[in-house]
Amino acid sequence: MAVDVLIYPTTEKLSLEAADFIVKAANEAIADHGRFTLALSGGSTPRKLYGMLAGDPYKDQIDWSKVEIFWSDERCVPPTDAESNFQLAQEVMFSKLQIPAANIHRCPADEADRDAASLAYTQEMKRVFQTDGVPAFDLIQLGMGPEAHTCSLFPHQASLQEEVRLIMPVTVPKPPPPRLTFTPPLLNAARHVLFLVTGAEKAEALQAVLEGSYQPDEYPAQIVRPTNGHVTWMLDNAAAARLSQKEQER
Ligand SMILES: O=C1O[C@H](COP(=O)(O)O)[C@@H](O)[C@H](O)[C@H]1O
Repeated sequence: MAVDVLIYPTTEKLSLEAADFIVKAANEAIADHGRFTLALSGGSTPRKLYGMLAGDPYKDQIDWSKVEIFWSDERCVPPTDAESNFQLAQEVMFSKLQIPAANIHRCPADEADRDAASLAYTQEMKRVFQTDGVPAFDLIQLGMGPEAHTCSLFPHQASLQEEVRLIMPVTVPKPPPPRLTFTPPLLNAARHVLFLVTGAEKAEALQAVLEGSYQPDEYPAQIVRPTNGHVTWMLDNAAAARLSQKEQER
């Protein structure tokens, strides 16, 4: 697995580079196999990036009719709720783009039966990817929390050991607790994973994830090691403050 660690002075600069990165990945995927399959995260870090993708010059640099969008985790709240990961992207990105509604695959995490919702989202994904196996996303964009959680995979939870389900319900220690999340087998089938991590409160966990020994039960972000894929970490100076290797600093 190839890993790049890129460090930027501000969230603004990081978001600009991430937008360039996504445009390039989209155009390469569309040229190669006719479409771009993208999984988004939630949280606050990607807000600026999503806004940039919906504005000039980026919005016209991607053929959005050829982009299929999923979410790597979702909170079990209505899609209009301020805590909804879908709502964030809808508000700052999709509401401003010409993208066919059929290409936006919202996670039905607000349904009462969370097992059925996980299964339905898995089936929707397999339909779009036309596979009975594990879909390989062109790009999964992820964040990381201060305790090294990613998607809704949190330390010491059974979801970290999941080998069969691709999406599963979890109850996590961060509000809102009930969520649906991608599992390790789905994450690790990706062609490319892009982590966006900002803020001093994540520096300690980030050092453990990138430079410590492999302990994914303690540091869930370590579990993301795509078998045939590439991982790019985009960090701001504050998050990267404790890293000892900063030769790629910009
Ligand atoms: O709860 C979540 O947190 C992570 C990290 O969010 P951030 O605001 O610290 O970037 C996010 O990636 C995930 O999608 C979300 O549900």
